[in-house]
Amino acid sequence: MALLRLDGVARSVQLPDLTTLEILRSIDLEVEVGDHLSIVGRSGSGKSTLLNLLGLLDAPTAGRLFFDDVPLERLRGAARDRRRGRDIGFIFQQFNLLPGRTALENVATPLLYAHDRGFWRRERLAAEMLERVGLGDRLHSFPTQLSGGEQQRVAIARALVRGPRLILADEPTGALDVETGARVMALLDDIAEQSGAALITITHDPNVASLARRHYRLDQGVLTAVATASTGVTA
Ligand SMILES: Nc1ncnc2c1ncn2[C@@H]1O[C@H](COP(=O)(O)OP(=O)(O)OP(=O)(O)O)[C@@H](O)[C@H]1O
Repeated sequence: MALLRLDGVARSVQLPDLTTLEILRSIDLEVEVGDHLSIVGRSGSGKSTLLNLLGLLDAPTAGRLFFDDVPLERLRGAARDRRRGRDIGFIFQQFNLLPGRTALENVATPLLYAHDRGFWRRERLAAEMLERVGLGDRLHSFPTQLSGGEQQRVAIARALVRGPRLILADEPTGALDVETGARVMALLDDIAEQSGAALITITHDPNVASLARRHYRLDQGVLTAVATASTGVTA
């Protein structure tokens, strides 16, 4: 069973002059538990729009999207928010850490919304996650006291602390130098694999994309599988 499935998904908007702009066109995609795929596209190709659909933040204007075989239209309002909070972890280019909170508090934040024992165990779980990203000795540091790479590792710990089954990483190394970016990406890949989560990395950087097992290109809203020398045909 696919974790995420897109069947002929499109997204269009109506412009002020009443013409229709097709941002995403007829996208078919299946993502299994444990998959790692990259989506590369130029600025304006539709990456953010696609990310918002994959993250259940927006709905397609045509086609259907299924999460765990449940069609998106059956997940509304609070149910969709719960599903997103529990099953999807987001990592962004700008780390989006809360500035006045320590690393530990930042990582524990998503657990404040957990309706299970995660809520009560949030400090311990956050500390364990920070250990896993190699920041066990920086629990009480504030974001301004951490380097860019360390801040992104805190953001990774925060994205993973609720044990999501899907991780969406949007230009996760975009604000880091090449070497730090490569280390952070390898860590993210490792942790996603250990936890069995699917990882979708959206990037314009071919080096970052190369870590994935399946490769896609988004061009003017059209998503196509790309064959690579190491993987052969990926679709
Ligand atoms: N609500 C909207 N109204 C009009 N045009 C839109 C809207 N949302 C997106 N677009 C257009 O659709 C195209 C794709 O936008 P999107 O933000 O998904 O691109 P992107 O690949 O994420 O770009 P970047 O890498 O620069 O962030 C762009 O040309 C954008 O201007």
